[in-house]
Amino acid sequence: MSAQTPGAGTAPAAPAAPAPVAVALDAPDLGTAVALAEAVGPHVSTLKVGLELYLREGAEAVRAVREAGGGREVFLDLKLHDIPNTVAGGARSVASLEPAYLTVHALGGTAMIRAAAEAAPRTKIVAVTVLTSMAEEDLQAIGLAGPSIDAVRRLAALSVAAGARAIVCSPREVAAVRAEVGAGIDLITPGVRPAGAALGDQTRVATPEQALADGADLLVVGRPITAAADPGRAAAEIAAALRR
Ligand SMILES: O=C(O)c1cc(=O)[nH]c(=O)n1[C@@H]1O[C@H](COP(=O)(O)O)[C@@H](O)[C@H]1O
Repeated sequence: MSAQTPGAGTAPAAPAAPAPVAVALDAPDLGTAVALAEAVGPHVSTLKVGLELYLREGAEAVRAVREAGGGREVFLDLKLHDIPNTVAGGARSVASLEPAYLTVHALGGTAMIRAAAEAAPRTKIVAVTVLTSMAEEDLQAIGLAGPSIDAVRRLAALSVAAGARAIVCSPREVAAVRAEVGAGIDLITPGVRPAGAALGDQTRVATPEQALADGADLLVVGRPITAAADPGRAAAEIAAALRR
């Protein structure tokens, strides 16, 4: 929004604060990811490097995306899930890249989450509770005591007690998780879809506006932005909708 300064003509539009959105740069190569980071960087707070990009490009992906995005925070989404000693080693291996966030699966349990937190103290360890692609019947099939809302709350509480400083849950559970863990823990919600957007493999979803209204601190959005004809514009539109 531009401000009018008396006697000084029209002041240049103040750059809007970047929206609390992490764009999932799930791209097949570094060139594509860098182009996406350049396009969305002005509009969003965070850039997410996940398995597709990291397994192909390694640490260079983190450095290149950070630079192309204008220094935005990097969310390294490796979803570590192994014995505590192995996860600690993995977290130590990426700690020097200084990602703002690093994901582990909450299902790895207390000792594993604690090991990750101790190995990368300058990074917020994010515990992923129940994947947003999973429906109630998927939880039953793997024998996870549900319904999903109960499993998510239980895993969130366990994770925070073990040293996680952020939680991933679906936007449908974010209000319940906030009630469970209180303030001071970042609640991160993938499974975010603007009204009418294709769900793809996501099942527990909500709109960006609803996720924010329910208390999410950071919204993860991938394909609705990265598969758009103009990703920069798609990111700007979501950012504008969140500001309203
Ligand atoms: O940890 C995550 O970021 C994550 C957890 C989860 O439960 N669900 C989930 O979709 N994600 C990630 O969020 C992104 C969602 O992408 P889109 O479905 O394309 O918006 C992907 O990069 C997923 O890996």
